[in-house]
This record gives sequence, structure tokens and C-alpha cells, in this order.
Amino acid sequence: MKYNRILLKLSGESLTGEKGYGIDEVRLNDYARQIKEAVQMGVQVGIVIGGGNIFRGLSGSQKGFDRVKGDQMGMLATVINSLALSSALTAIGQKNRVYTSIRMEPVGELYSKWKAIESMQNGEVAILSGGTGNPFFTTDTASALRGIEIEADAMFKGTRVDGVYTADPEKDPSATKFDTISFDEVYDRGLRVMDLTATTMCKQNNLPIVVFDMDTYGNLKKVLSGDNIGTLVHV
Ligand SMILES: Nc1ncnc2c1ncn2[C@@H]1O[C@H](COP(=O)(O)OP(=O)(O)OP(=O)(O)O)[C@@H](O)[C@H]1O
Ligand SMILES: O=c1ccn([C@@H]2O[C@H](COP(=O)(O)O)[C@@H](O)[C@H]2O)c(=O)[nH]1
Repeated sequence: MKYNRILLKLSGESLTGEKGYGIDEVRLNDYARQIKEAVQMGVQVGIVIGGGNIFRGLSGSQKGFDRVKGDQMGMLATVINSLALSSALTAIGQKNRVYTSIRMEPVGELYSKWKAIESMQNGEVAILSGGTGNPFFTTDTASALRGIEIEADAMFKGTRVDGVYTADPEKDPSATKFDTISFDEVYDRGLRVMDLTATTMCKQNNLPIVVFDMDTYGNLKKVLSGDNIGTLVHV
């Protein structure tokens, strides 16, 4: 097995599923089942989930919200999504624990690298909520940070596109997909599948990224089994 421990980044926006807003229980349960399968394969799983289905500070500030308060709302949105995922995992018998970047017991335990690693070693999924705890960041950057901290073998960016393309595939239908691409080429081509802060942290700390479509059931297992269905971003 190539991966002993992964940091799985889940898209908040994808959680809306067919609904267009909030949390679609079908999508949530799909994610939970895929994550349970990964643990059953012997992989230690840490998870960061976005909040874009509920609130983003940047969009809020364009509507007149204070940016810092808006970002705090966004970070709380990731806690809501994390609790939903925790509930779905528990319902199918998958042990898990929610950690928060900001103290808010009994909602979750205050995050520490050591507690999160211990959880994963005990077969629990560690759900790392609340982003970095700081405004002006994204959950992609939180994933890079936590992935490096927990010494993950890779960051798995499970999103709604099936890899990194020569251009945004949702805007340019002629874009073509990379099987692998180096961090330097991502910069040189100006590709924005993740924000630059997150990309730079991964590059500097030698954390490879696998971008894949998490919204198709079974894909997480396929990527972990070595199937070439996404894009590997490497140093
Ligand atoms: N070169 C590219 N290759 C692939 N996707 C790209 C590229 N450029 C832009 N994108 C866009 O990036 C998006 C995925 O990243 P993004 O972090 O914005 O969303 P997300 O994974 O849904 O996360 P969240 O909702 O948590 O913020 C895709 O939906 C795609 O449209
Ligand atoms: O470290 C962080 C992480 C997130 N935020 C805020 O939360 C929202 C939701 O996260 P997405 O990555 O966009 O899904 C984000 O837009 C920020 O407003 C943050 O401030 N700090």
C-alpha cells in the first residue's frame, strides 16, 4: 500500500449535492461510506472539510460583512459540516473524533497534532474542523497545514472535478487533464485548482497532492488502490 496516512480535503460546496444549498444527506452518506472503506483498507484518515456550502468570508465582505467576522462565520461553517460528517460516520459504525482549531468543548476537542495522530492510530477518523483558526485563509490551506503537521503521506483533494487541467474545466471545455504535474509547472501555467498559499505550503514541505473526483462513489478506494483516475501533483 502506497499510503499509510492521508489528509483528505472534502469540498464544502460539493456537500450541497442535488440541493444547491446546505447539506445533502445522500452526498454526506456517500462520503461517509467511502471514508469507512479507506479505514478498512488500513489507511489512517485525517479530514478537513470546507464551508463553502454555508458561508465564505470573501463573498460576505463583498456584501458588506466585516471580513474577519465573515471568515469566522466560514470557519464555524466548517465545524457544522464536520459535525454532520461525524454523525454520518458514527451512524455506519465508523469511529471518529471531531477536533476544533478554536476551543469550543463540548462541540469538539481542541486540536493538537499528537491527539489527532493518536486517534488515527486507534482506528478513528480525525475530523479537523475550524480551518486554521485564522481569518484570510481557506480550508485548502488548513488541509496543507494539517497534512504536514500530522505527517500525512499525501493530501487528497476530493473535489467535483477529476483532476488538474490545462485550464478550469468548468469554464473551458477544451481543457485537457494531467495524470501527473510538478508544483513548478502548476505555478508556470498559473493553474488554480488550489489557492497559492496551500500549493506553496505543500511544495515547501514535500507533501504531494492527489486531486480527484470525490463525488463519484468508489473513487477514494480506487485512488488508494493505485488507479490513475486523478492527478498527482509532485515536487
Ligand atoms: N486548472 C484547473 N484544473 C482543475 N480545476 C480547476 C482548475 N482551475 C480552476 N479549477 C476549479 O477548481 C475547483 C476546485 O477547487 P475549489 O477549492 O475552488 O473548490 P472545492 O474543492 O469545491 O472546495 P470548497 O468548496 O471547500 O472551497 C473546480 O471546481 C474547478 O472548477
Ligand atoms: O483557515 C481558514 C479556513 C477557512 N476560513 C473561512 O471559512 C470559509 C470556508 O472555507 P472554504 O475553504 O472557502 O470552503 C472561507 O471562505 C473563509 O472565509 C478562514 O477564514 N480561515
